[in-house]
Amino acid sequence: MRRDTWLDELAVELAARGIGPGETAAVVVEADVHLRETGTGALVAFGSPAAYAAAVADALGPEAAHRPAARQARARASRVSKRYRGTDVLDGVSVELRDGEAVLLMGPNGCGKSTLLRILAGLLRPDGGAVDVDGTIGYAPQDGGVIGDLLPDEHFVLFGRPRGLARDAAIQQGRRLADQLGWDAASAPAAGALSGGTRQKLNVVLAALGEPDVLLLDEPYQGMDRDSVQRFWELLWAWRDGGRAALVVSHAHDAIERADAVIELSASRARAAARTRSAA
Ligand SMILES: Nc1ncnc2c1ncn2[C@@H]1O[C@H](COP(=O)(O)OP(=O)(O)OP(=O)(O)O)[C@@H](O)[C@H]1O
Repeated sequence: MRRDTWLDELAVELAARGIGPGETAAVVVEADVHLRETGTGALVAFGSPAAYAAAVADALGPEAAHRPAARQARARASRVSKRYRGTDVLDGVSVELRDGEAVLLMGPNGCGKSTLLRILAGLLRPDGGAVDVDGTIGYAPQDGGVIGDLLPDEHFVLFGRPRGLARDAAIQQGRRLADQLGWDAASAPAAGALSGGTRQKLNVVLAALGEPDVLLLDEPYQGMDRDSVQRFWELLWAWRDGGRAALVVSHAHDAIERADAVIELSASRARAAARTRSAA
């Protein structure tokens, strides 16, 4: 039996036993990662989907059935793949973002973190797999994302209007978010004249404008000073405490300790995504 078919049947069998969608997704992702890393066939490793689902349901105990997921899954990439010029960048990667969680996405240079973020943001079409997002997305790219000739206030209006913010509300919200990052946007020059770290603050503010349900931030605090990095995390923690989801790409050592969960993209073999720690 093909791995994908086996995993699909496992999801159906878990749901049939009353296991909630969050728990089901976690079990399927874990099984997927295990199969990829060991290279074992699903039937050999776990037996039939029905038998494995029954064993999982037993292990979780009767209260797992119909237990609501601790947090709602807000965005999910399921077995996503992407090739560039015949080379696999992502090969069957699955990740899940839940409300109330600030998740760190890490992995070596070139392993596909930015590609995965762009796919989740709907900016890039995957070659295989599915992306499911329930709500709105705010995305801050690794580079660029701002317009050199425009003032920060003009950015706030430009980005805030399509998200339903009136002109004044967009400026007010943009300035408030900037202030939380320790930046006085009202008196700042055009984006082209901002320092690298300050331009990153503008990028983060633009992603958060209009309070989208999911924040996708690609190396958001590269170039920010230490105080600003602390402020960035405080902003993100307040964000997730407000019940929203966030995925942050970073190579910074402090990020592992500060995030609620860590998803590591492997550079080798199947390029599996392993969720190694959860705040749940
Ligand atoms: N548009 C493109 N055309 C061809 N190859 C691309 C394109 N975009 C990315 N790649 C390649 O895909 C791979 C993954 O790139 P990506 O930017 O997603 O990695 P990353 O994990 O974010 O890297 P880093 O940590 O250096 O930012 C790299 O080998 C990159 O060269």
